[in-house]
Amino acid sequence: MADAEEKGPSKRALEKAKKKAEKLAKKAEHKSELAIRPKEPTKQAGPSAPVNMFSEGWLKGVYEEKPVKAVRTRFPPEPNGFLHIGHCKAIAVNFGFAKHYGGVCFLRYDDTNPEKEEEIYFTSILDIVRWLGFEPFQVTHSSDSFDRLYELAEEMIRRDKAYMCYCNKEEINRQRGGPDNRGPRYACEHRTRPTEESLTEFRAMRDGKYKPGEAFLRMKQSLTDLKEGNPQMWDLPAYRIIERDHHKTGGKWRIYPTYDFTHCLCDAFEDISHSLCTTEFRQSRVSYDWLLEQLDMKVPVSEEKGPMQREYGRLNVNGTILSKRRIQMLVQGTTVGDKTIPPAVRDWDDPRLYTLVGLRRRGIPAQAMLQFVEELGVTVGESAIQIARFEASIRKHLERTVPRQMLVLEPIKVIIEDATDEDEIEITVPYDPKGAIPGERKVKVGKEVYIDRNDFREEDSADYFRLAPDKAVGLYNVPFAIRAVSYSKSDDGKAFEIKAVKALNEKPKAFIQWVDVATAVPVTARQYNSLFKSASPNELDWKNGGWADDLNPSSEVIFEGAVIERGVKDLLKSRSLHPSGSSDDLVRFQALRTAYFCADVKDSTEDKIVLNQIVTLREDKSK
Ligand SMILES: Nc1ncnc2c1ncn2[C@@H]1O[C@H](COP(=O)(O)OP(=O)(O)OP(=O)(O)O)[C@@H](O)[C@H]1O
Ligand SMILES: NC(=O)CC[C@H](N)C(=O)O
Repeated sequence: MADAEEKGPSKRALEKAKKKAEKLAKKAEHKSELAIRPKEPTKQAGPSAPVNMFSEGWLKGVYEEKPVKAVRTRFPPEPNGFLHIGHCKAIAVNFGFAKHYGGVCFLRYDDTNPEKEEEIYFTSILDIVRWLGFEPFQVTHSSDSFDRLYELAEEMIRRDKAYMCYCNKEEINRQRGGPDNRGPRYACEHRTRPTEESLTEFRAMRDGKYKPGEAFLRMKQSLTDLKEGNPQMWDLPAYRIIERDHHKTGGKWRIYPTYDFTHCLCDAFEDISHSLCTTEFRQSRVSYDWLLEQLDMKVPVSEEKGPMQREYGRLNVNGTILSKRRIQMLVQGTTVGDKTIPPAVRDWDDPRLYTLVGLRRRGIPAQAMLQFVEELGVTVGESAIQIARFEASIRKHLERTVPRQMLVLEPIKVIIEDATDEDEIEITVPYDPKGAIPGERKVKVGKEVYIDRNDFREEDSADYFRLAPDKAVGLYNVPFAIRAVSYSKSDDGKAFEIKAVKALNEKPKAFIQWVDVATAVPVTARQYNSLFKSASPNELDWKNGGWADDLNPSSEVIFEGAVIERGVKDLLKSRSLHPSGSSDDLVRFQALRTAYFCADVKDSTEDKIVLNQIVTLREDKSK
């Protein structure tokens, strides 16, 4: 043992330790305050936007390549579905990068395909960006620039860099080297037509001369120049016919620009400096730069103006489904042949899904989501994360930020026969026994308490430490333990009521949670497990409905008759339950010995609180 420890710490050392402890406590208090209080979104980014991932590593390199004064980024989702956990990374990267370098980030709806876009997605996307604590500098739409894009398409034709083409899909595939793209590539006859003719035909296409698929505007890139070539340069479509009204421009257009024509130009219109996207767009970078060059809009990376596209690795989570089309099957059910598969979840925000609306509803804090992305870091490599890793990260955050409560999922009544009026006391219990989370609540100790059915056994054994006939167990924070003396059974053969006495001089081996019968608050608690039995649901048969056979029947376990200590009402009072779920002001707590829970914003009513399990208290290694 070290000298100092043997003698005990000196006065100076004690003083120093005290100061350090005070400082740490203050810091912890401040942090947890921030975590449980509703956040005031600031103009550009949230209070805990990741920091290290910008000042170190790959993103630092991206900035150093183009170290402009006015950093401008954009988050450009297609409004054709709800965002998922992967998008959290894209939001954190784009908004966080701008914030870190003192710039601004746009939310740009990439709305160039009216067949798939719906109002509900627009609203939900902005709502989620704000939930994560970010405020867009401006909310824009690719469609805001439809007129300008059209003018530039005509300009491309005039410059002989685009042509009207009437080839069908099969023919285009043949021109690109056949099914495996290995055959010879060749240009079609339309490529060399006079520009005047293309211009007239483009206008005719705009004015409704053709039906969808009959004609399109094609960029004149480099179909045959290079031996291997980049498929992104094989004369990509710039405009196609979609006979649908657009949610912004109504019936004005029947032709719409493609992603490849739109994205780089909109980046340039918005003066985006760093256009950050995922690595599947790596090859598109060539066509991105090419198009800007054709229109004299390309600026060298070394200059202040002009967009620079760089690509980072996607975030994938194993063990769940992220594809929009597949989630849609889970939400709406599907029909395969004459077999009808009913929906597997209630909606897009079902807490079992990894959509961001689902994760929010389950109770995952926005800050924890951002911290998770920060922990993973940003590189060009894809991150394929196991759900267990995600949950461990969330658990770490909750451990430090949410109060404790006593919840009993399957209550069984215990009558403490020798308890007197003096034993009926009110005790003050801190929200966190370790003191990291400020606050306390009053807990009533009565003559009758509920304990969990799982904490009682009719047959005792030497390796069992909870309640059993003639065995004592401690009740958290109650000054005495209790010993069971008898129990009665209901018609179904299950223990119904336990009679117990105080075990005053016994030191119990275990402590359990409990709830006072007189003041118990009834709740419905929903426990969540994975949606599929298989650990790799993406590999299931999604074509023929085989996925339905792999659904886990216990993905949601509902405890209708659960009870919780009355203190939950104080927690609820201090926050309001927003039916829209648009706020991060949710009531979350750690139910001792049970799991982390959150009050459900949609299903809770004045009369009945519904709880969602956020995560378990520890990882279940058996899964
Ligand atoms: N898994 C992911 N990880 C990181 N970023 C992503 C991920 N999925 C999409 N993004 C990024 O989010 C932005 C907006 O994406 P958008 O919704 O248009 O993408 P998507 O590829 O259609 O998504 P989905 O996975 O639903 O098909 C893009 O910049 C895209 O690169
Ligand atoms: N460059 C990008 O970020 C791509 C955004 C585009 N909305 C897409 O995912 O298709």
